[in-house]
Amino acid sequence: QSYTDNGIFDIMEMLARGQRQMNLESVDDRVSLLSEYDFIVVGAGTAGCALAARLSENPKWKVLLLEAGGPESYAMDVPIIAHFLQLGEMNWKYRTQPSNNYCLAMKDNRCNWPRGKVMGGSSVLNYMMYTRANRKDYDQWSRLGNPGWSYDEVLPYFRKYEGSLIPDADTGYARPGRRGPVKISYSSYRTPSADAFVEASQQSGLPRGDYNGESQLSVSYLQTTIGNGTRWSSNRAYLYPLKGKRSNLHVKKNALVTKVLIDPQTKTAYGIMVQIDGRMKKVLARKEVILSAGAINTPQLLMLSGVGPAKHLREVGIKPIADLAVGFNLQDHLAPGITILCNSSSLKPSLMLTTEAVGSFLRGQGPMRIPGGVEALSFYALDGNERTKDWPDVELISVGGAIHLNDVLKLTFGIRTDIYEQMFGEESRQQSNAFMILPMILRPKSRGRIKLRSSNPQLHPLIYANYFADPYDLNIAVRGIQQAVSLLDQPAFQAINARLLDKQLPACRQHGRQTSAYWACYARHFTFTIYHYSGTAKMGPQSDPSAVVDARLRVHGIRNLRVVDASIMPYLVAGHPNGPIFMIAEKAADMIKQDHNYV
Ligand SMILES: Cc1cc2nc3c(=O)[nH]c(=O)nc-3n(C[C@H](O)[C@H](O)[C@H](O)COP(=O)(O)OP(=O)(O)OC[C@H]3O[C@@H](n4cnc5c(N)ncnc54)[C@H](O)[C@@H]3O)c2cc1C
Repeated sequence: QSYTDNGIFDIMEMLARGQRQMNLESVDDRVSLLSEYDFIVVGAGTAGCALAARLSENPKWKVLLLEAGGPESYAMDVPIIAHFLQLGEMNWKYRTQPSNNYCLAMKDNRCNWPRGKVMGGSSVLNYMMYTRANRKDYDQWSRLGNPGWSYDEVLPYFRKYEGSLIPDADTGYARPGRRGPVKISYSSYRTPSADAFVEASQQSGLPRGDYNGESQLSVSYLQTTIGNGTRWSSNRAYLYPLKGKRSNLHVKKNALVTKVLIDPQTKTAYGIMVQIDGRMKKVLARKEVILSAGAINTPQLLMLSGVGPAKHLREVGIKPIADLAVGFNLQDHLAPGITILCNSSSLKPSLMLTTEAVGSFLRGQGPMRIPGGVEALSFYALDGNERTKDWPDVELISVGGAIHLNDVLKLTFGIRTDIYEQMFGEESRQQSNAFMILPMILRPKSRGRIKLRSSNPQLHPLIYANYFADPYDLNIAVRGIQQAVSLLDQPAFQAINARLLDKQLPACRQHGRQTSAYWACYARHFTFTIYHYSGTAKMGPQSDPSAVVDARLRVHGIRNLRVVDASIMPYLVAGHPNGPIFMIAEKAADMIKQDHNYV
């Protein structure tokens, strides 16, 4: 296919592609809702789409997938646009409760916690970074009393969904799947800072390698859930191919589930209440209700349905049916990102979003193919002892642009105007070339909590992030920053004149330049979430008072109710969770098929 150099034609072609994508979405209006299904899956996110697709492989089962948000569009699938999506209706727009310990540079001391509210869920809002995380993460889950979840046992489920196009991937035991529905590839475009990052990391002694392979401790260009330059959401991967082919799968968008119906005597889930077009409907489930509403909404729905900490439920006027630790064990990855000025070209909206850039995007090139500007990753075990030496605690994320180059980032992170001006105002006016390194803490020890604000399902729950409650987290965050800063001495970074942005946060100035105390103060201010909320319906045996679901993801003490999403992670994995959540959904689908004798 060839395109002219005329930007108008490129834009017309882009719109036409968008229309073709829209046509791939399943169309609601053709479906008239039945009164009863075999399975009802709540939430069409990373897990929900995969699960609904797999369960409906049995033609005898009628499956209903309910999603609070609307359809995915082509604009959402242009990788560079990722940041902008957070400003739209496809984001639940959650915010953490105010704190005096973290998110201090953000408005009202509250961090924005975006979440996808759209077909594909957070796999449509995310930055498409693809990681499997570490073998030891899953071995730890298994050791906690969860049979079936060791790395060796979950590896086939990673391979089942992976459609990896990574040419130099590991070819040994940990090799990727090549034929699964989720495309994984390298970006076809890079900024010079990404090359310098990969080279400088190697110059400092880290090997180049496949961090999804045998050893995670390496540096690499980013593996992305992108295929043919397009975001590969769970919706695209699992549901687009089924359009018109699965009459036993009904998908309903703009459908907010408000409650799971549970018989208080028999403690059996038998259906849900859902709001569609302003009207409440009851839909029954013959076999199971499955919550895949994500780590914020799943605990909210459980609690609204009487499953949660009895004392808290009574406080908001809900009669408890099962007293379980729902909403506890909330975990997230944070990264106090630093800005580095350089003399090589950087990603700027004025260069990225032009008709020329649209043209090269259509031809399979150009900066619009970079997932939100993220370009490379490296993994370090800074605290490694004999047991943890190959289990990283810090990841450095290399981003080809910076906050001062993209106003949208100020909005999406919710940075206070005065702090933005002090730190970034001058560089923003000069549009100085820069990149960022985000040191992400991989195995945080702090735990937060989700609570109900009230028994009204329309209201956002209360989110207590509790970052840095455990001093280990602040300590490792500081060491992560120092690791990133130390790379600037390497020849590859010197060659692009990489230097730390020379601005000190006024509130931290008393600690002196680049001291550990300064960086700790900095981290408490720029507590950037990397959006990996998880753990709020923890998997564990009945004997564990903090467990909500068992190893087959069934809610303890309630029949016919499962949770399949990020909530079940007992410990957040040392990587980005979108891939691991696909794995959880694939494994859950097999377990459900086994439990209902369809193998
Ligand atoms: C901005 C951002 C960037 C990220 N970047 C990355 C990344 O680069 N790499 C990575 O691996 N991970 C990333 N993540 C995290 C990853 O995308 C999520 O962990 C993952 O998508 C969560 O999957 P899930 O199935 O648990 O929930 P979700 O995908 O969030 O799905 C939940 C779905 O349930 C729906 N829902 C909720 N409540 C109801 C209700 N009551 N009724 C009906 N429907 C409901 C929601 O609208 C949503 O569609 C990012 C996340 C965000 C938000």
